Amino acid sequence: MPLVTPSLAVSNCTLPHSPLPVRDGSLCSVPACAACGRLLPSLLLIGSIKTGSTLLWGRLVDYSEGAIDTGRTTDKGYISKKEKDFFGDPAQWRRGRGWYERAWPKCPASGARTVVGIDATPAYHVWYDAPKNMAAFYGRALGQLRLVWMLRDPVAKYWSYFWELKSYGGDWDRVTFDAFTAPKLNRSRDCAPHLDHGLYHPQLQRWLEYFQPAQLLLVQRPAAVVRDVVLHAGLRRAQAERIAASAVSRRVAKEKQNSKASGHGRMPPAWRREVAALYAPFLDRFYSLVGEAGVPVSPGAS
Ligand SMILES: Nc1ncnc2c1ncn2[C@@H]1O[C@H](COP(=O)(O)OS(=O)(=O)O)[C@@H](OP(=O)(O)O)[C@H]1O
Repeated sequence: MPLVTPSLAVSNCTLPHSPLPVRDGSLCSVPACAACGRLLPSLLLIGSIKTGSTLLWGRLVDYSEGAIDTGRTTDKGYISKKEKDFFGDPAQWRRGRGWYERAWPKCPASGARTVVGIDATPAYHVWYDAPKNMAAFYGRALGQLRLVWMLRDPVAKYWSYFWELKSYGGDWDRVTFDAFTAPKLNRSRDCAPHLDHGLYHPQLQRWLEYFQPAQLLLVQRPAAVVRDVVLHAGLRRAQAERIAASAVSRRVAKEKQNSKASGHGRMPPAWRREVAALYAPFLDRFYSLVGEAGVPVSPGAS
């Protein structure tokens, strides 16, 4: 997976020495969650669509020895095992607190080992209200959350997203990349759906209105970051090392890579130049903000 722009890589990486303390117990031990008796998710994978989030999620869940819990599937079907959408999608949010709480298992008995719930909805970072809704939902427990945001070169991500949409078939069969992209570039000063997903800078600004930088972890390359994500989630170092070793030692099944762009070549160069030019200043601002705020990045630029 291409890195976000190597020349802009952040130099003040704070990992693997996470500044956050290891958490004993689970969110169940905080009053808000003890009251509902559910192991609410404290690990939220908030981004980003078409960056390898399925692979990362699979590795965390498959190799965590049960320490990472996905909660139940909802009426959205199997995908909801990974993506609950609750904090971002207004239709899900309207279903209310009780509906979301019931998607999570009962709190483990006290003294049990640490179990962390994960909601891996890679569109969360795009939804303007998602951080506000998390703040409203978790209240004083908000500081216990750990956010993970998977990054990818936004040009490649946009191309990948186009092929994801094409894979739906139906009307998408007739949509060409030119017809898909030209109107979006014309509208890019307003809001151009899909294209605006790669404008990471305003999104990060919004999340930092509600979360401390150290609660976030920006990650690149799903295979390489399992250990840092598990540490960030609050599991102990020995357990994190074991999970990571087990995850990287397995071959990844093709379907777990979740590629839809494979076999479709690269974005035509003329479009690539235009789309890259759109993103370039936003990436500059994004990486400046990451550096200024001290948001941890894994793996760092060493
Ligand atoms: N290890 C590794 N290295 C490089 N690239 C990888 C890796 N794992 C997944 N991918 C690519 O990530 C794309 C799928 O991302 P997601 O799983 O996040 O998609 S989704 O938003 O959940 O639909 C998809 O991108 P495209 O191939 O461009 O479609 C995958 O190929």
